Amino acid sequence: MGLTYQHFENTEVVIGILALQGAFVEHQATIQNLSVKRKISVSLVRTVEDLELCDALIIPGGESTTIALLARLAGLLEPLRAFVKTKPVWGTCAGAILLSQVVEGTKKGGQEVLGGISITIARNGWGSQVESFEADLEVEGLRDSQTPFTGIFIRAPVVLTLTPSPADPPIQVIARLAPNLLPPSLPSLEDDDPKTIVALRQGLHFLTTFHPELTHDDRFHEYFVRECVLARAE
Ligand SMILES: NC(=O)CC[C@H](N)C(=O)O
Repeated sequence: MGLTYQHFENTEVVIGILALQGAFVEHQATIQNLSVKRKISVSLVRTVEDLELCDALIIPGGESTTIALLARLAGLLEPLRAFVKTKPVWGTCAGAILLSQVVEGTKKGGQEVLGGISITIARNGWGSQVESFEADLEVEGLRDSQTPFTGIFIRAPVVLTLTPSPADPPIQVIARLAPNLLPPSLPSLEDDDPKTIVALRQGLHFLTTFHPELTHDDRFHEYFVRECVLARAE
């Protein structure tokens, strides 16, 4: 994409957290306490001016329809779409829905998206009986990757299909749910079913269908900052 991040060299890297609704405070606390090799600061984003100060953005979990509606009311929807074209964004749960290109199971009236990642995702994709569960995830590339990460899935979305066009950056799967760890009430899945994908990267962006900010484990935050933000600043 021809981006240069030279301006990072002598300055703080500002990680924005969209703070319209949902679990933004938890993300803020985790980022603030990260120990990484560059100075980073965290900024809550509620206005276009807030967004303009950010080098990267986290969109939290919450309610994707509400977040999109509040973003529209704040005049942030188009600026967010422009941001996604040039800067790293991580969407968690509802944020993952907003980052996707196509959403199924939307509320009446549809769902506005930012469209940074070429997938089709289903809202509340694990169905209504089991709305929340936890599962251990083995994730290559995380610090201390031998230790499983506790994935907290709260009315989580499910990846249905990967739809990159030849011109799009490739999609890299970062974590899958082991089908044998799914609650027995959920339908059984083959190991390679896209529904088992719970963390992925494409180009600048990162998506997790679960909530790393609700654990006391900062490894996904560190991963995003290290791999998606700072790696591009060097
Ligand atoms: N925990 C979450 O972020 C849930 C997402 C929610 N089901 C939505 O559609 O937006």
